[in-house]
Amino acid sequence: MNAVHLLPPDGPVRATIPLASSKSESNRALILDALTGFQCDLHNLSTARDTQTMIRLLKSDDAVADVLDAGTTMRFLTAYFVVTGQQKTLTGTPRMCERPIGMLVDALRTLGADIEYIRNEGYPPLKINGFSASGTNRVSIRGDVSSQYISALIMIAPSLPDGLTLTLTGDIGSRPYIEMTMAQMRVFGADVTADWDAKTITVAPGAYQPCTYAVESDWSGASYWYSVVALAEQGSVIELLGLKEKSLQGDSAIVDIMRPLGVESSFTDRGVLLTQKPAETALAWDFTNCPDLAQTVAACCGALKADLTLTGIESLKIKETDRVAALQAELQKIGAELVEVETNTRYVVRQLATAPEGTPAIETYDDHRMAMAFAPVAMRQAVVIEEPGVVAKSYPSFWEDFARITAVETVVA
Ligand SMILES: O=C(O)C1=C[C@@H](OP(=O)(O)O)[C@@H](O)[C@H](O)C1
Ligand SMILES: C=C(OP(=O)(O)O)C(=O)O
Repeated sequence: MNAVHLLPPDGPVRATIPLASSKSESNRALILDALTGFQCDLHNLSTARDTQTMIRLLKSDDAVADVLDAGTTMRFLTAYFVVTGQQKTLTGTPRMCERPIGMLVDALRTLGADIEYIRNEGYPPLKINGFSASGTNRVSIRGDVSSQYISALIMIAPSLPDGLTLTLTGDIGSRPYIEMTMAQMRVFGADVTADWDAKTITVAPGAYQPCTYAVESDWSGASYWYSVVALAEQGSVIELLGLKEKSLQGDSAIVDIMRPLGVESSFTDRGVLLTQKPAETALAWDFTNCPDLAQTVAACCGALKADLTLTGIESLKIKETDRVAALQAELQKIGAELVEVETNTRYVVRQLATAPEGTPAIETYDDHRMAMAFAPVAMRQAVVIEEPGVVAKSYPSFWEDFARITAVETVVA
């Protein structure tokens, strides 16, 4: 087993953190560039494994595309290989093969794709045999399972003979990710509009235009530094580079979420400066629009001894791991618990009557966000994070950045 042992810093922390760039923005830019015939000038692409995997698979002639554990790579490439008429088998890690893809496959079949499942109906691995436009440009899909299906469909839609009218049914989760897709499509010349009341997205047919695109730093990765500032000794200041106040990324909501937890954000032309103010002792947040922030905030409140009510976390069960179960197990180790107070809709993080003794060893379940969400606990107590290499999925330089604020000792057992 590999682990890192993190020790509380000696006093207030002061550091400038370069951050990784956004894998979500990068993976969209890469698909859009591919649809122009690779004619764009993309800057600041992420070093995240999910993005490096996308780059590798877009260039590859192999019949099998292994996306590893990258959800966007799996969903976006499925749609991309269909519309570009590439016969490919798409597969991934055992966990990826448990993450549903049936709704996207059904929508692509309606548009004319020939796709078969290799093992289990509705799940990877899958085989794309071909595409012949069905004659319909109207598709409907649930909006409350994964927005990645919707992003995948609308990104390929300008290449369909009659574009696409996509109707979303049920509630819409992760909507800022759909809006990010639409905004990036527009930069690449697409005509895409959403009527959110009618739950319809319309994409006109037409070619994407070559352009220059620069990816912003990753706001999901920034969230761990907000948690550091919430938990660190008074007088701490952290500068995060490459973030913008007006971001395409919905996880910039961390600015508002962390204000009551004592973190002030001031934007500069380099990024954002995080400073401290007194924190409140309770917070309620709906994570429907920013599911990737739930672990950051849950672990932060657990360590801060602030009560947290969470709603909108249904989708956490089908991500890199069942994140609800993972949080329930690991919060206990830092003296807190995650309790389901209304079935599948409302959860609370609160303190246990007695905290366990000793240094907690946090398991990470092949989930980068479990590692990064619990690392800031080190601002209050020593903590061990197991399998720290998981961070490579989205933020490969996370531990290097963390070493700017405190000691990170590697433990090999
Ligand atoms: O489109 C994207 O880049 C993403 C969308 C979200 O997934 P869901 O739409 O499945 O919630 C998010 O959790 C994921 O990390 C990245
Ligand atoms: C859920 C995530 O990624 P994906 O769905 O793209 O694997 C994530 O990065 O937290």
